[in-house]
Amino acid sequence: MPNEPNMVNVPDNIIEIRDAYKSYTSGFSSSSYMDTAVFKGLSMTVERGSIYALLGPSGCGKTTLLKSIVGRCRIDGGEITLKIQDRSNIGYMPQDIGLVGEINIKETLSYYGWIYGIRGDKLEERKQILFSFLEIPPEHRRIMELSGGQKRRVSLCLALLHNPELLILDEPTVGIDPILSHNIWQYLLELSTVEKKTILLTTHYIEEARQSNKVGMMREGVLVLEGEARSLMDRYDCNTLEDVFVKLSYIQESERCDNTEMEKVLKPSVKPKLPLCDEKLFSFNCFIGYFLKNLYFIKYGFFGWFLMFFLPISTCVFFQYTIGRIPRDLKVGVINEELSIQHGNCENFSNLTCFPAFCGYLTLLEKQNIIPVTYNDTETAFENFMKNKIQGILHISENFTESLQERLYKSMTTPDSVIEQSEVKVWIDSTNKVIGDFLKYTVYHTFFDYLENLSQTCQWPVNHTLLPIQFNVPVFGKDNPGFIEFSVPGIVSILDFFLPVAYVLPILQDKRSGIVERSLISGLTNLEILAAYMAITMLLFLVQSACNVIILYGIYGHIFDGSIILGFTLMTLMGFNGLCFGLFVAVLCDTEIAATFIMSGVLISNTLTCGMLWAPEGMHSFLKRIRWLFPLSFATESYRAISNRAWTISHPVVYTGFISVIMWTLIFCLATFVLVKLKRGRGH
Ligand SMILES: Nc1ncnc2c1ncn2[C@@H]1O[C@H](COP(=O)(O)OP(=O)(O)OP(=O)(O)O)[C@@H](O)[C@H]1O
Repeated sequence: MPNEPNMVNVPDNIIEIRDAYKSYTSGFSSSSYMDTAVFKGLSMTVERGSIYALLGPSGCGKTTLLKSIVGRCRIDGGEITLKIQDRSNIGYMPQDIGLVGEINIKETLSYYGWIYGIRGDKLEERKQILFSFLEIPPEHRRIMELSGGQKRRVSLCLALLHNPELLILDEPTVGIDPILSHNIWQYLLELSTVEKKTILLTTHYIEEARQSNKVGMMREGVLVLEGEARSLMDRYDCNTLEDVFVKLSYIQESERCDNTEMEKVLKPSVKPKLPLCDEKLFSFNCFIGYFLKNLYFIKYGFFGWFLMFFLPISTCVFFQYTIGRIPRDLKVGVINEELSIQHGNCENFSNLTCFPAFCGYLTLLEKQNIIPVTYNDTETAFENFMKNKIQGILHISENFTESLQERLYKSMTTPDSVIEQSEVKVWIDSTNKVIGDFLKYTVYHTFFDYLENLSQTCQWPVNHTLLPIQFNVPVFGKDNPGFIEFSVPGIVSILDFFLPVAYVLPILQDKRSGIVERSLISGLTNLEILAAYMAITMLLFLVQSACNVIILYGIYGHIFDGSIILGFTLMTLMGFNGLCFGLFVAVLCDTEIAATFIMSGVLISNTLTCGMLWAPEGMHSFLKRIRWLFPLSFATESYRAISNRAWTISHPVVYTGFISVIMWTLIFCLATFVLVKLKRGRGH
């Protein structure tokens, strides 16, 4: 039967790599591709039920190869075939540990238990087996407190936890003492021979690779040799594998000189698929696992508690005691020529006296937190003004009362000289806008109050000198509100949006320390990870928002006249919007510093444009036209309309805010989704 295949000799290869090309630099159409390529036509096979040891100098691409096999790196050309049903059949131990330092061993195992679907007695049983032979420290110890070798053992324990069909171990014996290393090898041999598990590992300890069934030697982007350790040593007439490796390196070096031109011709053509397609979209167990991992992190982390309580509380308290408060204890120099020349000082007179008229006015100013400082001459007053000892000067001419009286009685016929004598001359420092305006407003309005008092006490004809304007009770809000009432909606929306954004930093920490990557390789999907982050962040957000509401509305009694449900819905939407923005930043950035810059930029621009510091009506017309580009601008207006004016959702100002928040949430979600898709398999 010449045409019948010999079934006995067909090897059952669990991993097959054919002609793989990979470079971390983008684009592979130029000849320079070969200079940067990590794999240059690499081929390799791993048989089911065997141990394959991958050797090679540092930086030759061993880790990249393992990541390509598990689908975290997309190769540029060639093909990787993995005869594995799904990720749950792979146990992966990364080189850089990828464990959460803050949580303990027990919690780490419980987290992976959720991912692999091992809990309760089954988990305890696996723990007992693995803990004893891997000599794992007591499970209450936190990962960050373990030595390098202990961390690697915990990491190996996780890869073995679910007893997978294929084990991919990146340097499993680094930093482990020889006896334990020997035990690990014995265990791996037992797994491959008795349980028919397949093990692909990398190691720098070339001699320990002799225990494997097959050794692959990688150098300069290709496998220079593949075979059984003993036969390789025989073929190259060497006593150790190390000698084989050195000999081969020399051979390859000399051949490379002849082949440089050929290398330039080799180019990958078709972009290959990832070896494992993730069919699962969402598993509740995996979601719970990642959610619990985040909860454990917060439980231990001071950062979590700080974020949850201190940040919103301190912001609201600082806000309350800084924004819009009336300046206090401002000193104003008073040169009262009328008194100093004829009658001494105001202490000799009662508060409201018809002569000298000015003394009662000073008493009213004192009630407005302005402290009058008497000077005998203008020069000394100005000298002190220059030295910033006083913030303004009031000057009264020598026959002020008489002139004022004449002006009030004669009105239209008062000569200019008398009008001038009856005026209070004021100098202020307008470089400080807040203090300058406050002094102007207070000096002016207090004087009118004072004239009204005089009209009653001295029967002076004051009324016709007052301005012919009458302000009625405000339609919305209270009479004479503080600036803070205007700002409260702004601080609420800024806090609601940015507190969830701050959770970007732990996400990036997870990403940078390989925790996200390890979780993805272990079987989590991006959606489960994002959903777990969303859940934990929204939980934090609700606690934080409750703190804000209690402080601003409960303790400090700011205005909230509208629908509580509408206000709460808008606040929650703003929080969710912030969360989606945070996720977008976390996916976009690889480092905390880049994320911090983006977050700071968005925080500053939104604080300036949301209408917390100044009325948006005063903005430059161009900025007004592009206000919708700032996620908080319409939302803040809407929140102000709900809280201060009790407008309902049918009002355009209110529903525009809702539309803007929802639109931005969708934009951030879409952008995050696209970024995740683009970055998939790039190995970053
Ligand atoms: N994310 C990345 N972006 C750009 N270059 C990378 C990235 N990861 C690895 N490289 C480069 O790819 C090459 C192969 O790296 P890799 O980590 O696969 O080597 P290795 O053989 O595992 O090294 P070691 O034995 O030291 O762990 C190195 O030159 C490395 O600088």
